[in-house]
Amino acid sequence: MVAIEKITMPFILESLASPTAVLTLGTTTLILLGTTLYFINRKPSTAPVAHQPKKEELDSEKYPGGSLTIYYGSQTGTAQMFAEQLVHDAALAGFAAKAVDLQDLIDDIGDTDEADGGAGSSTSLRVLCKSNETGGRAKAVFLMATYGEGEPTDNARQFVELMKTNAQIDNLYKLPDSSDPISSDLELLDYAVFGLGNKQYEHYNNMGKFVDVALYKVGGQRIVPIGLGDDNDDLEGDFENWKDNVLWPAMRAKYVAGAAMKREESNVMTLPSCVYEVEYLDGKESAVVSAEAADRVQTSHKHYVNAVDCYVVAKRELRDKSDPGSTIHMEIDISKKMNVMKYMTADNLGILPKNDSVLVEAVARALGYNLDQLFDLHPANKQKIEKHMLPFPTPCSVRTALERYCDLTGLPRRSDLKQLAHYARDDMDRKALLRMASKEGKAEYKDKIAECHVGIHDIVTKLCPSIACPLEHFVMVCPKMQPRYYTISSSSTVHPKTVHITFSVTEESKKGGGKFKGCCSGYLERKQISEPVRVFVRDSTFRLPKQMERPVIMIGPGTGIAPMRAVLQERAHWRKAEPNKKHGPNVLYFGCKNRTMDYIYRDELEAFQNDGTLTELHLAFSREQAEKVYVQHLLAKQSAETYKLIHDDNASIFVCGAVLMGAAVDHTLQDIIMEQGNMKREEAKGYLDKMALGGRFVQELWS
Ligand SMILES: Cc1cc2nc3c(=O)[nH]c(=O)nc-3n(C[C@H](O)[C@H](O)[C@H](O)COP(=O)(O)O)c2cc1C
Repeated sequence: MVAIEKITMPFILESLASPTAVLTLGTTTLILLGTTLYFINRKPSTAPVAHQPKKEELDSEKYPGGSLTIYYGSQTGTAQMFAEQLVHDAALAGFAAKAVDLQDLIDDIGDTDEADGGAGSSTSLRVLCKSNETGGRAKAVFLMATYGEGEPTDNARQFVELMKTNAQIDNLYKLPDSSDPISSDLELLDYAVFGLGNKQYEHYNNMGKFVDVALYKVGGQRIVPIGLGDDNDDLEGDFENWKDNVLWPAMRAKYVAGAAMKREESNVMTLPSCVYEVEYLDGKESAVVSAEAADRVQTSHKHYVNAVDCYVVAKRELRDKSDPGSTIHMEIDISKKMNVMKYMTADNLGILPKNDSVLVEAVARALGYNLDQLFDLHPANKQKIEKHMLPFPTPCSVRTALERYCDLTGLPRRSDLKQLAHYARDDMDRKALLRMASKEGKAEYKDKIAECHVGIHDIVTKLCPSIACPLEHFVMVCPKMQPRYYTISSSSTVHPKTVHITFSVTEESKKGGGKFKGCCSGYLERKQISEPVRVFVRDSTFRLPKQMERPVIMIGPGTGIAPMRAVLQERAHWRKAEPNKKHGPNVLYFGCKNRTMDYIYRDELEAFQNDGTLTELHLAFSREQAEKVYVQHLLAKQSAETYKLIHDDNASIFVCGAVLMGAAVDHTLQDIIMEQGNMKREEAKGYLDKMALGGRFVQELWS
């Protein structure tokens, strides 16, 4: 191992130029927004701010409200970022708070169970009632994002299972009408829930609602009614309203009322306190992350250490030259990483994109960082380093941190602008950032930041060049790079050593001129054959019926065809491998603009038709006639046939594509079930819910 000597590299604010910067958003160039097949949200996150002192350390003058735990179920970092905001607000409101990843809670429960010699699940849950105050009730806030179709985020999955069992709720989509408590397991827990969701999805904020009801059923006491945020509108505004007007007033009234509080003066001109310290090191960056460094990384960012480099072995454009858009087929060799890259047909491939080196260099220049400098990150104030504390693995070079771990191109949220304002030395810059971060500045934020696809790199390099931010502050404030998930478009049986993906390159015209490309699709588009991409496999909800005679109905327009291609490869393989068995029909609904421009994988679909695998192919070419024709219209025409396949032959239905398409298909399926099964709409919905619970109706949708 290279001997590492500590050197100092003070951050010199004065050495940076301080031009007066007016926000000239129209001139911004090359802005990238992370866009993927599934998770198009870029989401920030900072560190787990451990403001919760140990029992004996709790300063009751500073924290008259006692301790508070903020649990978060987050996929792309928003709930985590909100948790960190609450930790910060909590200190001002008189609470010693800490943010906890729900997966870490489960790990704690596991440790407690072991110590107790394997306690049952209701005993396990009582970990939630652990309070820092002797004999006190525990206080917790749950920030729950909803994913998939009303499902938990990956890090909340086990917690939700535990709550389901304890609260005796089997159907996540239909919460019990009566929410009377059924046990007193959590009688020492006071809680509040905020759900993060999107109204475009059918099961709006399902996880927030579920956790709110489930905690109550096992004896928890609600502090305030649940708050719900809509990412399709103004999620941050919804959260701000809830925390400022509902949560904190109630928390103060209940736990702090009357207590004198020691307040620390805050001054916007001084740098905010930072949860990290940077130690600059001599030596070269190691290509391998040590087990110790990996252990220090937050659970929500474990993919930074688990992802592996695999090489591109094939890449081709799927659309015709006459189409201005681009959909790319890419094959990635996983044969050298089979121990960690095993996949099942239609699983997801997680991809960790890198920022373009031009942007990385521009940011380093603007902030005065040396890209080749090696550094280590520590918690501030000589706090003892515990596992899962840091946002990414270090030691690493500044280049690696900016390239791989900081999301320089994603859309900053209003709260990010507020944080960045602390570092602007120019009054106009600071005021502009604070204005757009405020509730009143929402319209300006939308106009000048969101619709212009401005990323943090634009802010520090062009719009507010007076921003001067020490490295440890920048890594704290900058949103972290999130993986993008693509549904694998190959069958693991047919292609065990390669993973295929199918992605559209997101390119949009920006308001005020110029173009922006999606961060990940742009990154993949730049990749050439033989170059590595950093990837990992994640389970998906698509699972083929084990019984080969069962029919499969697939609805996947555009890039939604990806999992259907994998399913067809798999079903074709088994038809050949076991010709004497009965093989069920495969029905595909595909849609695009027209047959010449973007009818992707046409040759393959025709081959599947010719060999008998694809028994029905319904094509919706939306622009080939005066009236638009979409997949749901074709499905409606097959009402009797579809019902027969579902009802009599136990067909599975797979839907993949945009949320709006998914909603229209869902509605059409309800119509079919009502018409053919002589049911009312509620009954038809229940019929589909039952199919979904049994894994026979699977939707993977994105907005
Ligand atoms: C693929 C996908 C599926 C989603 N499914 C739902 C859903 O079923 N219901 C809902 O209310 N919101 C849904 N959402 C919206 C997210 O819950 C919302 O954007 C949230 O802010 C994400 O928080 P996070 O960044 O902490 O993961 C979905 C978002 C994506 C990208």
